[in-house]
Amino acid sequence: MDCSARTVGMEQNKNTSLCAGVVGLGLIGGSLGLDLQALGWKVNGLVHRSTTADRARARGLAHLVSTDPGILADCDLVILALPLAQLLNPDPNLLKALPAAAVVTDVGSVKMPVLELWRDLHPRFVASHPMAGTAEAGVDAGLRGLFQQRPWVATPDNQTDLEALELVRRFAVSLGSQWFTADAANHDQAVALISHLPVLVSAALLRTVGEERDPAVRELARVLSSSGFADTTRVGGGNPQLGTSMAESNTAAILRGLAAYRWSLEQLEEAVLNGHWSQLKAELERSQALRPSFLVAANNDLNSPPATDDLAEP
Ligand SMILES: NC(=O)c1ccc[n+]([C@@H]2O[C@H](COP(=O)([O-])OP(=O)(O)OC[C@H]3O[C@@H](n4cnc5c(N)ncnc54)[C@H](O)[C@@H]3O)[C@@H](O)[C@H]2O)c1
Ligand SMILES: O=C(O)C(=O)C[C@]1(C(=O)O)C=C[C@@H](O)C=C1
Repeated sequence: MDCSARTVGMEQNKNTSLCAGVVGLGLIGGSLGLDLQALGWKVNGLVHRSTTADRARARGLAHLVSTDPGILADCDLVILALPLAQLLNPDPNLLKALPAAAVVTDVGSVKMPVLELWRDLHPRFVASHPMAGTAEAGVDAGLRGLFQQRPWVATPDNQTDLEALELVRRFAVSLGSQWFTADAANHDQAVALISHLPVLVSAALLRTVGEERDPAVRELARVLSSSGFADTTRVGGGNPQLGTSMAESNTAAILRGLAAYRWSLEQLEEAVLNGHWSQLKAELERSQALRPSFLVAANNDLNSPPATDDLAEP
């Protein structure tokens, strides 16, 4: 499919005429590559190692995979699916290769530092963040349908090109995501609570069990651990690079969340310590009532088909 003869923007009639450049073909980039191809996009994948390129080709993550940033030349939309460190310190060759007319978006887990840097690096940059993932990372991690029924949030500012924002919205909705926009600073505070803090809490729980001093108890805990432990530790067992980069890029918000969390844990500890069972029960009733209101997206029916025709709207 030739990508060179198209125009860019909302006048597109069919998503089959669009070309997406995906920079980084790990969990998020690889998943995007698979879904976008299924939706009829031409997908060009940029990777930084030839071994990754071989594996990405073997997995069919993009039509074209290359280590040459020139591969982005004809793209209408470029999605930066890079680790936060690379996103915040972009390769000059990547910057040179981004077409000025293309819409450029990212998927980084933290938005303030990304927006502050990228709003002056590309005129059609839209900061965005899909709230979807697994514990895996790398070129073998990408999978179909990852974004279905998951939130996808953009954090525009007064410099954001509204036509570019609309294209990213239609792109996210076509993947089956639920679209939100938010102020970048609010986004970072919110995801510190529901995404970044859980990684640290879950890691602390794993560490507590892993460091149980009595080997017999530790071994019994290991063999008896079931769905409850799996549910509460999944994100603590995820990609260490991701967890570290979240903490590095969103330090103040995470520290704020940790302080509040420590206080909550102390309240529960005090109730247990003092045998205040009715107080503990009241606390647990409050958390039981709270949980469903925070799990709207997680409880969505993952079998619903994505809204594939959204980009086909005139
Ligand atoms: N994992 C999640 O749950 C999740 C969810 C939403 C958003 N994100 C965000 O998505 C981004 C990517 O995370 P991921 O989980 O896909 O990580 P990942 O490690 O699976 O993928 C990143 C890929 O980028 C490649 N890469 C690194 N430097 C590169 C370069 N200079 N050029 C080309 N490729 C390069 C790596 O080799 C890797 O394959 C991060 O910014 C992260 O914050 C992650
Ligand atoms: O489902 C997971 O494994 C995730 O960790 C996904 C998750 C999340 O916390 O919900 C993790 C990081 C992101 O930036 C967005 C989504």
